[in-house]
Amino acid sequence: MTFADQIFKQNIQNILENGVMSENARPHYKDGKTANSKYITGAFTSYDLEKGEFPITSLRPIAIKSAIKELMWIYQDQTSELSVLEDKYGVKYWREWALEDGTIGQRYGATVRKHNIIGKFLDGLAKNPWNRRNIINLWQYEDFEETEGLLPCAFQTLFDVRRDPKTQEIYLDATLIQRSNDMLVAHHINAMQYVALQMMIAKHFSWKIGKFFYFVNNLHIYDNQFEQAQELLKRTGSDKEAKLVLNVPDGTNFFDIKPEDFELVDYEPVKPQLKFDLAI
Ligand SMILES: Nc1nc(=O)c2c([nH]1)NC[C@@H]1CN(c3ccc(C(=O)N[C@@H](CCC(=O)O)C(=O)O)cc3)CN21
Ligand SMILES: O=c1ccn([C@H]2C[C@H](O)[C@@H](COP(=O)(O)O)O2)c(=O)[nH]1
Repeated sequence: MTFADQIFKQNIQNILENGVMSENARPHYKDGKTANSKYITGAFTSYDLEKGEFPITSLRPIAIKSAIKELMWIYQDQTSELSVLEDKYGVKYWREWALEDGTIGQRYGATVRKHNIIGKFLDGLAKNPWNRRNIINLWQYEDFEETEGLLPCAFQTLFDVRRDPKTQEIYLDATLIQRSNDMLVAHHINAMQYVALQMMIAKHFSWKIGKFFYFVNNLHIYDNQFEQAQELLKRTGSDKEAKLVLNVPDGTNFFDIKPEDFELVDYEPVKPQLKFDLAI
């Protein structure tokens, strides 16, 4: 089993044994019933990407390509128009959260564009990579007041560089902070899409990727997912550590990187796929 599989199983076990139930939860299932969940708070894992520890489980197939396309939609296209996600990238999994205007509101990509977050962020790193202020923050109250829409879950990313004293190479480390996570569905989707972002920024500046730190404040399993959780605990993951590779030369501009440039190597997930009735 991989490092990520062990962490995943520990988190499942911990939530099932020590988690508490939500009360008066916001989401509901398709049949209208309230979607409560069992959760723990303050879950943290450190992945050493350089050592091949990627945050992807092999206990079931995870839609990593879709996750990377969703990331491009947010940080390159900088829009919250669903038509772009669906027609340009073929990713359909945001449909349930669309507003009447065909967007997911003044959120995610629309927030990135409105505040020129990527422009300012890349400028900051270019001027002085050691500035300790390299933050992408999608939690903008002013935007939330503009429209309806789900509030961003993976909402903040922090980056730091460090030079390896032996090789003199510069490494880029990243921290993803997430307020809420539907663990069985989106834990590895969220983690791997932000690893992809880290890789894109590292390539833009010709740096190496270092460590990825992942903090989730409310890590949950919905009350209609307990069977899937038990099934995941029974499975034995792959012996191979899957790796994400970005096949572009050092110095490739952030905006020129495409989803096809990413390759997932040695990914041999256990089947069959599990089905989820999502909390909306
Ligand atoms: N309850 C809930 N969980 C989420 O993970 C979630 C939300 N809501 N709301 C907004 C977005 C939408 N996201 C989603 C929604 C659906 C899938 C999903 O259906 N995943 C399938 C495979 C999808 C595919 O193959 O393209 C899976 O098996 O994980 C994934 C992420 C993540 N977010
Ligand atoms: O990228 C995402 C987007 C959403 N989620 C999950 C986390 C929660 O289960 C719901 C959002 O509900 P809130 O009541 O707003 O917390 O969607 C995710 O895991 N990753």
